[in-house]
Amino acid sequence: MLELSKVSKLFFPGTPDEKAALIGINLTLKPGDFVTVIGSNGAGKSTLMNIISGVVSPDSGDVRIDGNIVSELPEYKRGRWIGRVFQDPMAGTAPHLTIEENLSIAYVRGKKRGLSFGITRAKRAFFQEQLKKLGIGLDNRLRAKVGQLSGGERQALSLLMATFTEPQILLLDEHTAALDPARAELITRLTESIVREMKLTTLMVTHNMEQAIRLGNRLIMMDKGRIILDIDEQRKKDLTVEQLLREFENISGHKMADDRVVFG
Ligand SMILES: Nc1ncnc2c1ncn2[C@@H]1O[C@H](COP(=O)(O)OP(=O)(O)OP(=O)(O)O)[C@@H](O)[C@H]1O
Repeated sequence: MLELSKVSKLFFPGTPDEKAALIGINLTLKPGDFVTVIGSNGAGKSTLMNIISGVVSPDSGDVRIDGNIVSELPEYKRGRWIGRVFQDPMAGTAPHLTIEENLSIAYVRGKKRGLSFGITRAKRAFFQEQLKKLGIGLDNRLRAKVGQLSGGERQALSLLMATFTEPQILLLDEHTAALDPARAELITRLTESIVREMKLTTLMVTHNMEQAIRLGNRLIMMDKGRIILDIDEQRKKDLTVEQLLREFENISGHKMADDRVVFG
C-alpha cells in the first residue's frame, strides 16, 4: 500500500546548518494498517509526513503508493491518494466559506476532472448524512461559515474532508495536539471510528504516549532521522508508557526529549 525505501533527506546540505532529517528510511504499510508515530523533537516525523504527501522531495529513495512511484509527483497530484489533517485547526478548511462549500471542495478533490463545485440537492443530502455521523450537530449548520466553528468542530470537519474521497493513505499530523482534553478525546474517537469503518491505511504522529499505545495496530518510534523501533499489535497490547519510554532510552541512549510529550 505505502512503501518507502531508503528515503533520505538532508536540509542545508554542505553548510554549517546541515540537518539530516531522514536517513535511509524503510517503511512498508499494509492495507488497513494504522500506525502511530512517536519520537523526540526533530526526529524527522513531520519530514516523513511531508515526503509522503509530496510537500518535500526526498534526496534519495522511493515512495510508492499502491505500487506507483510517487516520489517525484507534486503534492496536488497526490491529492487523490492522500488525505491529511494538520495540528492547526485553521489549516484544513477555508474559514470564509460555509461548511457545505468546504465539503464541496473536498468532494471534488480527487474525483475526475469536470466535476463542479456546485451544490446540488443530492450533494447537500449526502453532506448532511456524512456530517450527522460526526454526532456534533454540524449537520444542522451546513450554511454556517467555518470561521465561526470551534477548534474541535473544525478538526472534525477537517477529518471528514480528508477522508471524504476514501484516500489510500490518511496522514494525521498531531491532529489533536492543539485541542483541550475533551475535544481531543472527541476527535480521537471520531478518528478511530472513521479509520475502522473505511479501513483506511493511516499514519498518525502523536506526542501522547498513551494514545500512541492505545490506537492502531502498530507503533513506530523515531530518533535522529531513523526508525529505531517498530512495535506490532501483539506487543503493543500489553505495553505501558513507562516501558515504552524505557525502551526508547535503551535503544537511543538518551531520554526522549519532547517538549510536547503527554503521558496519557
Ligand atoms: N523545511 C526545513 N528546512 C530546514 N530544516 C528543516 C526543515 N524541516 C525540518 N527541518 C529539520 O529537520 C529535522 C527534522 O525535523 P522534523 O520537523 O521532521 O522533526 P519532528 O520529529 O517532526 O520534530 P517535532 O516533534 O519537534 O515537531 C530537524 O532538525 C529540523 O530542524
